[in-house]
Amino acid sequence: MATVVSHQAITSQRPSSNFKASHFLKEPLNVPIKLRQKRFKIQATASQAPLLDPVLSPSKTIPQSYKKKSNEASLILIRHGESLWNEKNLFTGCVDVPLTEKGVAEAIQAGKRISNIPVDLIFTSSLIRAQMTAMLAMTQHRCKKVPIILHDESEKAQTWSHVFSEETRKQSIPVIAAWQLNERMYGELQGLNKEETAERYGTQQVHEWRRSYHIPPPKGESLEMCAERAVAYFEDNIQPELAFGNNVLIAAHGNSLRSIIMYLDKLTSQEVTSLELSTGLPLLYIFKDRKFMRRGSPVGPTEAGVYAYTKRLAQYRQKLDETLA
Ligand SMILES: O=C(O)[C@@H](CO)OP(=O)(O)O
Repeated sequence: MATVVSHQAITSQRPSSNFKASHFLKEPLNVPIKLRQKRFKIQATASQAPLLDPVLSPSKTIPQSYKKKSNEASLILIRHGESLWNEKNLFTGCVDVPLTEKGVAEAIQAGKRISNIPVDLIFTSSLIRAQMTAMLAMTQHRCKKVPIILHDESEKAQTWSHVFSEETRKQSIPVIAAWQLNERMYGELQGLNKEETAERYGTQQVHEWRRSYHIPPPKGESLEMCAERAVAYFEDNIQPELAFGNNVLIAAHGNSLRSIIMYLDKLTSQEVTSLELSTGLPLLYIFKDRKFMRRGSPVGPTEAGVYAYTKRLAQYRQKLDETLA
């Protein structure tokens, strides 16, 4: 198994990004992102806030009606636990394979490690291994909130999954599944054994397919192509949540997360080639003043260092301690 984040060039800060002020105050759990954005647009106009289209405009201006929860937020990234095809050493890509028993244990362990870190919103890929990981990890969270997958595939799906209790809604964490966070599509390598493929095509060729930024595997996506959808999704849908002060957990995949980490840490296409992520290992970032600060991987739920990072994290943990005492 590869070790986590072996790249050298980790930058703790990055310049302000082009985030969009698409934000939503206290929306019902079942309102999907697109609708929430649309609704926000209407609210902003109705309240005579600056005529800003928060969906389309890349403006950094925030309308007056838009009140941030906090100027700081946590971002946790988790690569899914070991899958049945990781175990068999097969190229998986977009094939929807579940976790092994070891993968289940890794997800639970990841959950323990982040059990004191706030999570308001969860994003996963549309693949079961990422969704299992997020759900299993959340069984360990000390907040004891219930993660609920939002269904916006049709109007009926939205209506039929509506939650009618405000109290219950408060005890829930919305889970948004997005195909854009899926593993890179591995083309004609999907289902092939990695070792046999290296014997057939040569170690160097297979390494380029697997780790280079620009070179796609046969009929598949290069990391660059994967980044185009994954990072765009992050910028459009996840970064605004962080800017609003929502704490986010993303459960996704080796390569979709490599592309997002490349964006967060401002890695070059050369540097990202040596970035490896272990299965089931959580990575923490703090988003503040439009900058991402990398805070490594919490080794345990009570790791003193994690809570010394920011006052807000320490306060959250203290509140949990008091509530659960
Ligand atoms: O098979 C895959 O989909 C990925 C992740 O398991 O493989 P790689 O290690 O080549 O990124």
